[in-house]
Amino acid sequence: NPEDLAALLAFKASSDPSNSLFSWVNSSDPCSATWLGVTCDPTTHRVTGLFLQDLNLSGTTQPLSQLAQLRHLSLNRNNLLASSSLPLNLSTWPHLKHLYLSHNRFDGAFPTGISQLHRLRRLDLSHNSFSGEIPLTELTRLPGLLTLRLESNSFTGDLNSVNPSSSSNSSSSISDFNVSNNNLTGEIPKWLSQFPASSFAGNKHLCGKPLPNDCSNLAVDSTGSRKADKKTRGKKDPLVPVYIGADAVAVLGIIVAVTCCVIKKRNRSGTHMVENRFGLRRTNGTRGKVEEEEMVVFEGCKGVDEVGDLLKASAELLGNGCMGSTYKVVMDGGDVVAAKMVRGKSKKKEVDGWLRLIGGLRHCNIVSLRAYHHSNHELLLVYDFLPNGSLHSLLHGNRGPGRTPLEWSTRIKVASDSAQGLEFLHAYDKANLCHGHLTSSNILVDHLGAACITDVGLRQLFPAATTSSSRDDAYEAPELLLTQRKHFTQKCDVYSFGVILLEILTGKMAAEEGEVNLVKWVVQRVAPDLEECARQVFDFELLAYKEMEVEMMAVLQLALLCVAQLPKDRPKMSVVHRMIEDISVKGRREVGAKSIFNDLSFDSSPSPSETI
Ligand SMILES: Nc1ncnc2c1ncn2[C@@H]1O[C@H](COP(=O)(O)OP(=O)(O)OP(=O)(O)O)[C@@H](O)[C@H]1O
Repeated sequence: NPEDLAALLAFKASSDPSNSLFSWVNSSDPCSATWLGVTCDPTTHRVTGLFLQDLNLSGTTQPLSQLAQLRHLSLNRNNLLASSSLPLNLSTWPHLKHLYLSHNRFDGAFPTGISQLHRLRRLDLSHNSFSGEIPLTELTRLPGLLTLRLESNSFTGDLNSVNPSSSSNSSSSISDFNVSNNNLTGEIPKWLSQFPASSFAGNKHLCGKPLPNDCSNLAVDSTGSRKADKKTRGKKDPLVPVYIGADAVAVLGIIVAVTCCVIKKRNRSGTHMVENRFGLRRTNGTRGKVEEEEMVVFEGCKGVDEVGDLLKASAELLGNGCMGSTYKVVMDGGDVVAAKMVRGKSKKKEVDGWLRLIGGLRHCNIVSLRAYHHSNHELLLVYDFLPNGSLHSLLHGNRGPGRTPLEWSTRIKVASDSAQGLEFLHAYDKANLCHGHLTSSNILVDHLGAACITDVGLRQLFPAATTSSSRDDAYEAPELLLTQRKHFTQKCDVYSFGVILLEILTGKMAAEEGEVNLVKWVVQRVAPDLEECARQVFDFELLAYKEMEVEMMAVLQLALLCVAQLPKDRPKMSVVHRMIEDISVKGRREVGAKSIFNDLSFDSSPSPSETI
C-alpha cells in the first residue's frame, strides 16, 4: 500500500538516527518480511503491526499516524517524544489493540482520542513524562481493556473521578493496573483497591487500601468527597523515591519491630505507631486486634536480628515482581539485605514448613534466604543482597548505543552456575524440590561474579499471589499452561532453563510485548536446518566470537532439548549441567558441535515422582 510505504519511510527519515531500520528500503515491499518489525495483513497488504523496541528511535510518531490499519504498536525503550504543539492523538489508529510506548520521552497531557479505541486491550505509557489528569472515565468505558500501565510519569489528580459500576462498561476487565510513581492524590477508590500496593506506591498523597496509610488526613470538601490537604497537593517531593522504599520498610519494620532473633510468637500489642527518620507515621491496625506473627531467622543471618533497625535503615525499591516488591535495605551496621514483601495468603503452617526447608538451602549458586516474617497479611522474606544485577539486566539492559556487549565466556559461566544451583536444588535431601519460577530476572550475580538462582519455591507457595504475564507464560512449560491448578515439576524447571539458554544465545527476551514467544521464534527459524540456520538466531553481540560458534551450536541444541514439548523428552538438570560443562571444555578443544552431543550420554527419564 503506497500510503503505508510513504508513512514508514517518512518515519524512518525523521526518527532513525542510528539506521536501525536499514532494512526499510524504498525499493522493497514493507510486507515482504524483510522489513524489521513490520507485520501486515496477508489479504489486504496493509501494515497492521510495528514492533520497534530498543532501536534508539527519536523524534515524533507523527508520520505513523497515516497507518490507519495499525493494530499493534510497540515502541518501548526509544527516545520518542510528543510534538511540541500537539499532544499525541490516538484516534488516527482506530483499530489499535496493543499500544506500548513505555520508556520514551513523551510528555504533555494524556494522549487524546482514547475513547475511540474500542478494541484497545493493552495500553502501556509507563516511564515517560506525561502529566495532567488520567482520563479514567474514558478508559473504564473501553470494553476490552486488560492492561493499563501508567507508572513513572507525572500524572496528577485523584482516582475518584469514576465509579465503574455506574459507567456503561464496568472497568472489571482491567487485570493489570499500575499508576505507581506519579503525583496522584486522594483516596484510592474501592474498585481499584483489589490491585496490590505496588500499583499505587510512590504517590505521596495517595491513601487508602491497599496502601498502608489511611486517609484520616484528608479534608472533606463541600461536595462531601475527601481530598488531600490542598497545601501539599501537586507538589513533587524530591524525596519520593526514598520515601517509597523507606515507607515500605517502615511498614515492614512495624511488623517485625517487636520480634527478635530466633522465633518469637504472637504479638498481642495491637496498634503500633512508628516514626522513621523521614517523619512518616504509620499504623498497622486498630487497637485490640490480635495479629499472629512469627519471625524466623536462619543460620548466617547478619544484621537482621536487630530488626528494629530496619526502621532506621535506608531502603531503595529494586523492582516490583509478579509476587510483590523487593527492596535493597542498608542496615545501620552496614549489612545490606534484599527484603521482599510477598503479597497474598497461604496457610501459615504450610508457609512455615516450606520456608524452613528453603531457608536450609545453602549453595554457592542459590541466593540464601536468611530470615522471614509472617503475619496475617504479609510475608516478608530477607535474602542476601547480590550487587551485580540479574541475568535479565545483563542481557537486555541498555541495548541502545553505549552498551557493553556481554561476552560469551560470561554467558556460558552464568549458564553453568545456574544449572549447578538448580541441579543441587533438584537433588536436595531427596525432597523433590523444584524452583517453579525460573526466569532470567531470578538469576542474580554476586560480588564474585557467580550466578545464583533466587525466589526458590515461592511460586508453589503463593500461586494466587502471582500476576501472570506474557513474560511469565513464556517461561512456563506447555503442560503448566494447560491447567489452572499448576503442578510444578522438576521437568518444568528444565523447560524454563531451556528458555533462559535461548535468551543467552539470542539476546532476545523470553517474550517481547506483542511478539511471538522466544521458543517459537527460535524453532521457526532453525527448523529447516539447525546447523545452517543457527547463525540467524545468535545475538549479534556473539557474532564476534567465531571461534566459539561450536560451543554456541551445542548450547543451542541443548536448549532445544530442554524445551521439548513432552516432559519425558527433557533431560534432567544434572545432565544439563554436565552437558554445559562438557560443552565449554570440549568446545574449547574445537570439537564439532555434533560430536559434542554424540559424546554425551543423557538420560531424560523422569524422576519417580514426576508423573507428567
Ligand atoms: N537478593 C537480591 N539481591 C539483589 N537484587 C535483587 C535480589 N532479589 C531481587 N532483586 C532485584 O529486584 C528486582 C525485583 O525483583 P523481584 O523478584 O521482586 O521481581 P522480578 O525478579 O523482576 O520478577 P518476578 O516476580 O517474576 O521474579 C529485580 O530487578 C531483581 O533483579
